[in-house]
Amino acid sequence: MSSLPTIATVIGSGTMGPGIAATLARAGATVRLYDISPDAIARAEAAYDVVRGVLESVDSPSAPGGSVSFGTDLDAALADTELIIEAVPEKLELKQKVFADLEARIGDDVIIATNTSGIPITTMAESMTVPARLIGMHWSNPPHLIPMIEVIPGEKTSSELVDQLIEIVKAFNYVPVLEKEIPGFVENRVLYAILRECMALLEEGIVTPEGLDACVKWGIGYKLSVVGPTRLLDMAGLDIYQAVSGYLNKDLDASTDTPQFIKDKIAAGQLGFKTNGGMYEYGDGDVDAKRKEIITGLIAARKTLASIPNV
Ligand SMILES: NC(=O)C1=CN([C@@H]2O[C@H](COP(=O)(O)OP(=O)(O)OC[C@H]3O[C@@H](n4cnc5c(N)ncnc54)[C@H](O)[C@@H]3O)[C@@H](O)[C@H]2O)C=CC1
Ligand SMILES: Cc1ncc(C=O)c(C(=O)O)c1O
Repeated sequence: MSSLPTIATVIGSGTMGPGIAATLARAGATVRLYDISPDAIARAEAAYDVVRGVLESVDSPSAPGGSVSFGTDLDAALADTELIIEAVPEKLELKQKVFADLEARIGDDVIIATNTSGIPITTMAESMTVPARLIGMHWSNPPHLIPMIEVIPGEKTSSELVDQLIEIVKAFNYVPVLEKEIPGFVENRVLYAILRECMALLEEGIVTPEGLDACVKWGIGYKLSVVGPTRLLDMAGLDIYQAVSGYLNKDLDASTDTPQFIKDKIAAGQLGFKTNGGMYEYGDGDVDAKRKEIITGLIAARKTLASIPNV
């Protein structure tokens, strides 16, 4: 296989599948997007049209020959494929069942990359016939706009596959970040540390949701989008970090479970955009408007970040 696979298959066409498929297709791959649910495929076809429009407005070259086809026929989706990207729900048993089903239908040389948010690759590979072919390929949401992918080998992943996946990621102009295996990987460990503290601050009534969003967006997000946390410490001074972390770290939230108020919202059917209510409430048309605002903002920020030095 040259760097980019000629044919790739994405398994699972929910939130992540269409953007992943579109990104590979834009780089020139023939992509088959498969889902067990015909309704999910119908939604994915509509989502793909939107994603394609978004990619047109991002400054990245479009290679000729790429395409995405959609379907619920697994054998058709797998015919001659070189790379499978699994993006089914975050449940270990389901993913293991999907891998068993895939392995029964493909040759030993086909790569299986999993978009798990953080289940250890070694655990997922335990039930596989060829564990050397499984590797973590963690995209960030929305996958067609966040140009970074975490590459996570498990204990049995072949070292050739690690090099190969890094080249594949570079071939569609994304930044690969190679990591050692740890639950949650790097991005979600950092994100979930932030979210844990944020949810505790809300639960204790220290700040409103609007205030929290403004504080984190401008005070942390804006800054960290230009300067990473390591360089930020140099900018602030390691002595300051010592002085503050010395009294603050012991005061930070250390809970090990999901906050009760989040569990209550889920029990009441409040999941966020997908149910028109979650942390905020949304009236008719509000979710579509917010999605558009977020995408427009991400496109503008990405263009700006691409045009300034990488500090
Ligand atoms: N939503 C997010 O922000 C991110 C999610 N991820 C991870 O990506 C994976 C997928 O997440 P989402 O796209 O959000 O999930 P989702 O729930 O939106 O979509 C999953 C899709 O998989 C399909 N599916 C279920 N069982 C299947 C099977 N046996 N074969 C084929 N398709 C099947 C469902 O019909 C659904 O369309 C998860 O592991 C998640 O943790 C990773 C990065 C970000
Ligand atoms: C809340 C949350 N959880 C997991 C992920 C990715 O695995 C994301 C994301 O990519 O944005 C997220 O927001």
